[in-house]
Amino acid sequence: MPTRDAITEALRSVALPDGGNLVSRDVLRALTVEGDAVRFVLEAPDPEMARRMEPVREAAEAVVRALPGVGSVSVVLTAHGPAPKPPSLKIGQHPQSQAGPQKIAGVDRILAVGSGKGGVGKSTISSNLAVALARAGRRVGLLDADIYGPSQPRMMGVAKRPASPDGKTIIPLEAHGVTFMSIGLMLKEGEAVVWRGPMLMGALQQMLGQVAWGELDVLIVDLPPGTGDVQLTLCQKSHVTGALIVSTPQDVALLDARRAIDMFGKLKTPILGLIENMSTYVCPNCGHEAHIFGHGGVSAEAARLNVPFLGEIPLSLDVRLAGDTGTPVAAGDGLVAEAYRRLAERLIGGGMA
Ligand SMILES: Nc1ncnc2c1ncn2[C@@H]1O[C@H](COP(=O)(O)OP(=O)(O)OP(=O)(O)O)[C@@H](O)[C@H]1O
Repeated sequence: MPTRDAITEALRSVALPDGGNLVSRDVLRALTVEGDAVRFVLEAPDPEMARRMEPVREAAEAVVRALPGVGSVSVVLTAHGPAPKPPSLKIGQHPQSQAGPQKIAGVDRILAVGSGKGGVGKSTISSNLAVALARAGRRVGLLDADIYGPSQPRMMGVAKRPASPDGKTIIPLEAHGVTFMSIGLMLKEGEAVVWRGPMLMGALQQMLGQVAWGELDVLIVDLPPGTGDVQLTLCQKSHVTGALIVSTPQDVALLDARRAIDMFGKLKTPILGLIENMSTYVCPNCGHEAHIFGHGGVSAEAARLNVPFLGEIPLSLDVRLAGDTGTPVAAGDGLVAEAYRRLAERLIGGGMA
């Protein structure tokens, strides 16, 4: 009967195409000797190398067969597959079918922050309100669903891509006491989103269903401006507690706000109230108060539409500067932070947050 040592020694004489021999390169595996039958495996480092090693396999078989006492020889060539890829998360997919609106496990309330037109401060209000609610002791989540112009990563000061260890669950980020997620963080910076409606809806569904939000008293959703697919999906696919509409006192902004209110009405989402942004301007030097976009327009509109008026946020340079540096003004002190504190108190008092 051939010995293992004799077989191994014989295999030293078989060279590999890229240098060394079968033993020195450590490709010999599972050598078994049963009677006069010898079996072993040659393991190539990769499939490409395995293809080039067929002559080597034949040579190995031949040298072993030539040994005294060897009857049959069986040599199998295998290769390490490429390393398994870590699961990768794909954002933006066709929406999955879903029966009716769903609750998000662990999330008590969903507040949608909407506006009729862009630039009225909807994202600013969303992030500051989230921070103010967190400061008041609520467990708050913030979802930036403004897929076309996500601005929350900048405003909240976090811009790293959230982890997804299993390629399914997305681990949200944390900033200023708020659990936070933005679709912008799943896209490369500057990457224009050219998704059509169904892809948008799928992406939003993923944000709602796959993010590990944990236990939240309230999830604030910063919607894109206007009345489109994202609004529709949010209200149809999840139990939205209600909508907060942001407007400036300008007539045009108010007209658009009315459209947003109409849309939420059609979707049977309750309007929890109107918020006036950029209401008064208090000069930081002399304390003079100016009403740049008019004043009281939003409150009057709320009365006309019979929806609550929730409060006003002054126009202040600090708001924009804070938004640009990633620490919302509501995280600090001062006139504007105080306005947000009152707004948060109002929502908590009314059971809305
Ligand atoms: N009260 C305020 N005082 C001063 N600047 C403000 C105030 N509110 C918002 N801004 C500034 O106005 C700009 C627009 O605000 P924001 O991005 O929040 O608007 P938006 O309604 O979310 O717009 P879009 O939906 O188009 O992104 C930002 O530069 C922001 O810093």
